[in-house]
Amino acid sequence: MLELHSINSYYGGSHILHDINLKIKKGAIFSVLGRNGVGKSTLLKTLVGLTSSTEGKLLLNDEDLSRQPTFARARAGIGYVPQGREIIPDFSVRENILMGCFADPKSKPVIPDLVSELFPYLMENLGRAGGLLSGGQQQQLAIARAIATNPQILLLDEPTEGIQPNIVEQIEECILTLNKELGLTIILVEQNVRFAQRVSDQFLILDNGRVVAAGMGKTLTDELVQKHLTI
Ligand SMILES: Nc1ncnc2c1ncn2[C@@H]1O[C@H](COP(=O)(O)OP(=O)(O)OP(=O)(O)O)[C@@H](O)[C@H]1O
Repeated sequence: MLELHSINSYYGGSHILHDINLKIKKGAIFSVLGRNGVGKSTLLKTLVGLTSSTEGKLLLNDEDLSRQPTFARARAGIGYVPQGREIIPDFSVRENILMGCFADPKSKPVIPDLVSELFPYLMENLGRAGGLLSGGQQQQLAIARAIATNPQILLLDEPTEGIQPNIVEQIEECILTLNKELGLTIILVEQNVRFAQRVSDQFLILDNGRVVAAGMGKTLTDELVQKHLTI
């Protein structure tokens, strides 16, 4: 269980997230929705400790991570796939994946079996520079790097953004496999509301850094979408 209690988050003097309270069940797919600029990415960055300051409490399975640095949160089991993927273009596919292994100083720099099963393209192109991959392939690489951190929870920031439709389906399938077959808890920032409606166990909608709606996936109705997500 991941719990947020009265979380406020800031970039310098800018107060972005206001009094966020959340409980995310182990094994859930949790969607974070909202219009552009409302604080969705900031919520994920807050969970991994990448905003400039945060108040409130963050607990993972009762362990208090609130004052822990990013590397300790990765070690505790929070994996992160940032918006825009942020792979290292001059590193090979293999090197990009193995970067994830450094999250745990005791783990060996070995590509996890799961990555070989999920991403045959990456395995066939381990020597290729990451920057030469297509957007969809880079997304797979960013997910593979996060898997190499051996996470319990995977944060995915707009994983299908800017990716061609046939690859979007593959990425969505991969997210479902990670959740349903491997039991990973998924926190998903997603513009594809239909996908979120289909797969979410829980959701929240942000507006201007505040939670304006939240609940179980089946209560993410078209009326809510119309009210909070249409422009
Ligand atoms: N590094 C930063 N420094 C200062 N302000 C920032 C920074 N990053 C984001 N912001 C501001 O924080 C607010 C929330 O941004 P955030 O990226 O979290 O929104 P979002 O909902 O993820 O948007 P989008 O859907 O466009 O990705 C915006 O007003 C944005 O300008």
